[in-house]
Amino acid sequence: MARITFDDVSLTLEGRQVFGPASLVLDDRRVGVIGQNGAGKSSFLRLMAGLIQPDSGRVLLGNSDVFKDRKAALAGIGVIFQNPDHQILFPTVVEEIAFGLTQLGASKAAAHDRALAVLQVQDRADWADRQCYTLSGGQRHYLCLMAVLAMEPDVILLDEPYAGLDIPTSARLHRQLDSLAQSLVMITHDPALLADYDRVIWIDDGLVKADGVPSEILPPFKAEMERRGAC
Ligand SMILES: Nc1ncnc2c1ncn2[C@@H]1O[C@H](COP(=O)(O)OP(=O)(O)OP(=O)(O)O)[C@@H](O)[C@H]1O
Repeated sequence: MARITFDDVSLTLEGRQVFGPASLVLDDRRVGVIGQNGAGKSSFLRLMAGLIQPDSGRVLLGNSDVFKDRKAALAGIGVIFQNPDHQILFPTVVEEIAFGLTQLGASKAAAHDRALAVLQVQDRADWADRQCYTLSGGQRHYLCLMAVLAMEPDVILLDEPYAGLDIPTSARLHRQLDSLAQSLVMITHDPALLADYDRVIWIDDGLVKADGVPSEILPPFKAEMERRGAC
């Protein structure tokens, strides 16, 4: 199982500490991240993916610093953002999937072939030459998932992957994610999705407020959210 270490990590944005200081080790197969809007969950995920530099401390995937060693981070960690439109860069589906593979060092031809193979396995071979903008929001989400799966990372980070998806699409995506061998770290506002996770981390005001198994963390979280909602 992949191991991500936060070693006394802090992040300040525009003069405000939005995350940390926090030290923790993530080596569980299914980790949920919960917290209110603005609590720092996305910042936590971005730090984990090496997309932003902490002001202090470091984040390691195995022994590699994810911010400094981008190659190791790209190979080991896949990210699916809340809004697929922030992620999709290329006109066609096959190009979008192939891009990540070229980033990992594959030749253009090999990446193209591998992207076609992934589409085939996912029963979406007919999407290869489709223009990404002609896909629906749910289909674009699915494309992002396929692009990440093609890269075979050890860990997949998901920022509210079901936001904006209809019930059948989210159920399908949920089944897909559930069946993956990789470690997942998922931010969600829906605690029910985390009931059978191995671990839940509650982020509050940039700090780890609670960290444990779902049965320990979710009931007090729900009670606290209801209490804050009632104020
Ligand atoms: N680029 C930025 N510059 C300044 N402040 C930022 C920036 N990005 C985020 N923040 C602030 O950092 C804090 C944490 O934001 P973050 O997006 O990590 O929260 P979140 O828990 O993911 O929220 P949500 O549930 O609303 O997505 C917020 O107060 C936000 O305003």
